[in-house]
Amino acid sequence: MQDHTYLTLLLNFNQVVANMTLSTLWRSNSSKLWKGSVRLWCSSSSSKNASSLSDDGSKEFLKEVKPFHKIPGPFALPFIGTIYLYLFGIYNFTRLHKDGFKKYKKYGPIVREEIIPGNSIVWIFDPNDMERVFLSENKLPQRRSHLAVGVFRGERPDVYNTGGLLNMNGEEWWRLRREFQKGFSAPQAVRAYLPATSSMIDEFVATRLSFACPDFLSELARLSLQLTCLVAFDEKFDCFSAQEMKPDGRSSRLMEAALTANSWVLRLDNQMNIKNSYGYKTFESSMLYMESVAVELVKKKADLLASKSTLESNEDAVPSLLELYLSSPNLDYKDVVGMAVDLLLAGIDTTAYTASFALYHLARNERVQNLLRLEAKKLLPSPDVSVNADILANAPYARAVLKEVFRMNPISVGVGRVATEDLVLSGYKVPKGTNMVTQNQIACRLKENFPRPNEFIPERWVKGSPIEAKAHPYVVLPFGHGPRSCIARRLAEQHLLTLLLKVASRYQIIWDSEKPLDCVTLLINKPDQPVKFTFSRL
Ligand code: HEM
Repeated sequence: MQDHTYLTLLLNFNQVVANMTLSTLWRSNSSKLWKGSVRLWCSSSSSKNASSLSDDGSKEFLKEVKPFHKIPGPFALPFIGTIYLYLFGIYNFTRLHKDGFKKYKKYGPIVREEIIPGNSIVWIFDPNDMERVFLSENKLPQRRSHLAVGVFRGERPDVYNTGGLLNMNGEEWWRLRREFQKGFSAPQAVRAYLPATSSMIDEFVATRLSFACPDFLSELARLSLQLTCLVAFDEKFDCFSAQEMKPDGRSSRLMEAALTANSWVLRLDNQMNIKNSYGYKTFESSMLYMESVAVELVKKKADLLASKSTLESNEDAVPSLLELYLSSPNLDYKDVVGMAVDLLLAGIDTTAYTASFALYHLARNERVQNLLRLEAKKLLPSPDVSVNADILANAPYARAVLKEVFRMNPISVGVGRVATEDLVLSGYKVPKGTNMVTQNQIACRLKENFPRPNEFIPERWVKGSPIEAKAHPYVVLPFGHGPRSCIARRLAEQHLLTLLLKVASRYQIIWDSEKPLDCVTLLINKPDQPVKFTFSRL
């Protein structure tokens, strides 16, 4: 095998591992927190199998547990593991959901794979096992991800204190998370941003839908950037101005930088020497650009806050996240710069991809689109009505549509964790420290979990509907689970619901491609073709 081919394969392997989730490989480093080496999992009422090792050391019980090495999975060759299967096209690095289906069909609900020899990953397809994994989490879930961000920031101690929220673990992660989630998690805090969000989306709907656009994804990414910057930095970026839309405009460069950095960050995660690895320079220059914008915005806001007169004149205004963070006694300037970069890194493509899939499913399902329109028109009888908390609380169908989008097209294949203790999953022992990746995207498309799994049927999520889903509570997890789940979930859902209601109330959405839309997994699940719509004014 030629060197460069092997390098590509290794890079791709890293991508496979990394792509399985936003938070790919998790380090089990929690022995101090979990003293017991085994723990009994009998709390799950939905569990089908005996699922844990018993604290009382019952020999009878242990006998039923099959050893780790017996977990079925693709055959690993010496030195090259299962990478040959990717090389020969049995599996495909960018179609992880298809790989997952093949593995599930061939090996069953739990699969062990050594893509690199000696480095087992367990793919988990059974929602009961997913439940066991998440119930075993402690207060400080560990994540081995965004290592390149840690390396980059470690080199720049004058700018950053730490690797930041995406990268840090343990108490240092919690110090940041505890403060940063204040503006994100409380429902009333997030709702405060709704009037500004609604008017920005109004402007977008009024001005951008009539353009014939070769790929509407870039429009949605611009909108996401604009919404994130408004809420986070109190800045109206004016992302759709002629200046900003030029390739060297600030918005265009930020979108490009976030996409590039994200595409490299997880591939770099598994390199022995990240700093000297292929791709690090590209990653670094993207990070430097995002940092320069973040530093400028934080400095501007800090200067404004330092001026008393500005504070007085803004008394009634909703404080931006930046303002909240800069006023926190538990955070310092460098913590805030780090978070500003994290928000730029995570706040653009996630929402834009989800919005693309949502508009696609609506376009392809006229019945659903009409029902959503009925609800939207009732709630928003004229275009100038601003979406508020009451409107969102009374939009059950829009919520059902969004949940069904997340079932069918989550942005992450699943959620990665490292076992924090010995577990028993599907009857096999999974030792503490094992890398596991839940396969929610695949589980959500299995008829064992949902009738007519490949059909877009929001009624599954409508209370009292004849086909209301009796879904397992751990099967649809688009924002992850537990203390380390997405910090911006409420905000992202608010943006998406507002967009769907506004678009559906005024436009018919038409899908302009022969081909159905699927996903490729880069960092997250991106639409696999240009997203082409016609929006026809009603
Ligand atoms: C539809 C939109 C989004 C989806 C589906 C999504 C999904 C996720 C997922 C699956 C995780 C990992 C959770 C886990 O491992 O349990 C995550 C983490 C995170 N997300 Fe999101 N996300 C979205 C939007 C956003 C936005 C708009 C921002 C920022 C403005 C953001 C910021 C973050 C951050 C900072 C983390 C790391 C949290 C931590 O480690 O404490 N996300 N997201």
